[in-house]
Amino acid sequence: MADEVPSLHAWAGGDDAFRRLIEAFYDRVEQDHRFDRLFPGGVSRDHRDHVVRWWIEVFGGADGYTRNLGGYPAMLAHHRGLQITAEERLAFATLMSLAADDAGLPADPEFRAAFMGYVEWGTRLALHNSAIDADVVEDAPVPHWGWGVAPPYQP
Ligand code: HEM
Repeated sequence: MADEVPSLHAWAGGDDAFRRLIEAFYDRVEQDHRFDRLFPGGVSRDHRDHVVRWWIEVFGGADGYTRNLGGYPAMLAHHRGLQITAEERLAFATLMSLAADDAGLPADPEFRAAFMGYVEWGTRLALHNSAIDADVVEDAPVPHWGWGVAPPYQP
């Protein structure tokens, strides 16, 4: 029914969809020399699993990152001091868009707009927080992303 808008997590296909997304994303990162500095030696199993938990929580699934992995402050700590450049941020966002295709995420414009909205927001925050002496928000909840202005069209 039109007034029952599904979560982005449900629309994407649940936990498995985010597992496929993050695996596809870091597989691309490992093949891309623009990430040699940030991920020397590749992306570990633990890193992949933790980031999957993060994405599931943000998009409306279980709150595993908050419960078991340190929540927002832990995510923040991982980015501090990385000195992410504008080029690295854009490369990250672009590989995310490509990984969504690799993983077979829903391709409807509404879902992809919401998805890339989060990617744009998150990568810009990561860039900001990673600067030396950045003025950061030290604690906050893990964000919960929604559809924004274009929820799925359900007549
Ligand atoms: C939507 C944007 C982003 C999200 C959701 C995100 C998520 C995360 C999370 C959850 C972790 C911690 C994993 C853990 O708990 O073990 C992490 C670590 C990391 N992120 Fe991000 N990230 C984003 C943007 C970026 C960008 C733009 C870059 C660089 C171009 C980046 C580079 C890294 C690196 C290198 C680490 C590992 C640092 C370490 O080894 O401690 N991230 N990210």
